[in-house]
Amino acid sequence: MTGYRTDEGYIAGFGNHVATEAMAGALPIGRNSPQRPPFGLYAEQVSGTAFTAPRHENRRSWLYRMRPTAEHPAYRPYPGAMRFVRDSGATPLAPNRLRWDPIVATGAPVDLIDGMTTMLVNRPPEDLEGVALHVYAAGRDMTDRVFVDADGELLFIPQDGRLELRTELGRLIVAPGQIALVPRGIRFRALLPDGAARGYVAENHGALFRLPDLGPIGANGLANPRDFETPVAWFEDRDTPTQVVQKFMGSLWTMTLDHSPLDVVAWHGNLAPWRYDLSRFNTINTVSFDHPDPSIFTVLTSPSDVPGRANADFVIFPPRWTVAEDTFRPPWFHRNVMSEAMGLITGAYDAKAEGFQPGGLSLHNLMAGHGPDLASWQGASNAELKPQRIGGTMAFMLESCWPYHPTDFALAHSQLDYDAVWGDFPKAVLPR
Ligand SMILES: O=C(O)Cc1cc(O)ccc1O
Ligand SMILES: [Fe+2]
Repeated sequence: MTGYRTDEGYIAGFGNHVATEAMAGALPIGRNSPQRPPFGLYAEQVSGTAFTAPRHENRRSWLYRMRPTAEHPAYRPYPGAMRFVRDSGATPLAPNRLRWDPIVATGAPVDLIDGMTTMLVNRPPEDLEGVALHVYAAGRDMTDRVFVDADGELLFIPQDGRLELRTELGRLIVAPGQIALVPRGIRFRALLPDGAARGYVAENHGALFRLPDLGPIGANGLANPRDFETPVAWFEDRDTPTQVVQKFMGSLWTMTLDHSPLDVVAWHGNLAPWRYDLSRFNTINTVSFDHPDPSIFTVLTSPSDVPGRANADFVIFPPRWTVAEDTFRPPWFHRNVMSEAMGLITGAYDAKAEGFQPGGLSLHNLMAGHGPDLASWQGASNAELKPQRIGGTMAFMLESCWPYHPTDFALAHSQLDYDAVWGDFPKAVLPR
């Protein structure tokens, strides 16, 4: 249980239309684009869906800013962040299961941008489909620069150390065990309140993450909308050079402004950053028998054009009771048509006795045979089936209908013999 209520500085609810101003009177009343907005502010619309998207899916916000975003020089290639890259796509994708230890930071501390390492990608950003999974290891604040991702929304999954995300639409503090989302195209700086931070970022090129339908679960459960928190308007009035680094079509680009673009004094709309505490997830599971499909643990989904087949599902494996009778309780052996990337925020994962560490990563692409490792299988096959609390753990899965390509860096840094965790299973003994 976490103790916080909706903090001062945040507004409760998922995908709501909100109106917020950091200075009284900055928000035009009754219209979006008056002839002269208050205080000489510039009105700017940012859309997250096409203008003509159905109303229930339509997402956009109106920003009232000190200078228009349009006023900027040409972008040039950004020479840093060499591991924050699009897949070369050159190597044929082998059907191998892969796993990674936490990627260690080397050399002098870097900020979030230069501390990003792209591990898995599955569609080119220009397809407006697919997801990428990056890991970050940062030891410096972003002071005089901002980042903006034109390729997709960014879902931050901190694993160690908090992030303070100062965005155009407000400030968010996000700790391990919480997640935060920055919409496509929204500029932000990341500060490190704990001096260093590590974690994962899911970059979603496709349909915006939303809460899944609940079907027979009913009107409540899983991630409840009111537990999502959107920041109130906040701005900085800084006339000092600010470097903008933009990710666009898989590459990084940069230009420098003579001011901070985090100068949005007021905004309204339903395209906004948010944070969510994973301990608020209302976990649902069997109270009779069998291990249900992991879709019961879906926090967020990004649908594809095929009904029921996600471009990306963000799924967690939270602390929970396990009570199933006459059941092999951990994940079963399986081969999926969906592709599964997994990370571990804390603790241990019930299908892997060892080798899957917090900060690590695993990949089981479509049709890869996987499931419990030998030690987990032996343990769970012989366990006394009393109610058991699986505590102190938080793993996640970014499941996608598009197979993942590890980047060249990821391929060069995977664990050497992951296949061995499924070695030496005893053969079944048939009656004669
Ligand atoms: O492979 C995994 O560990 C993820 C997973 C968990 C589960 O409970 C059922 C299916 C599944 O793919
Ligand atoms: Fe799986």
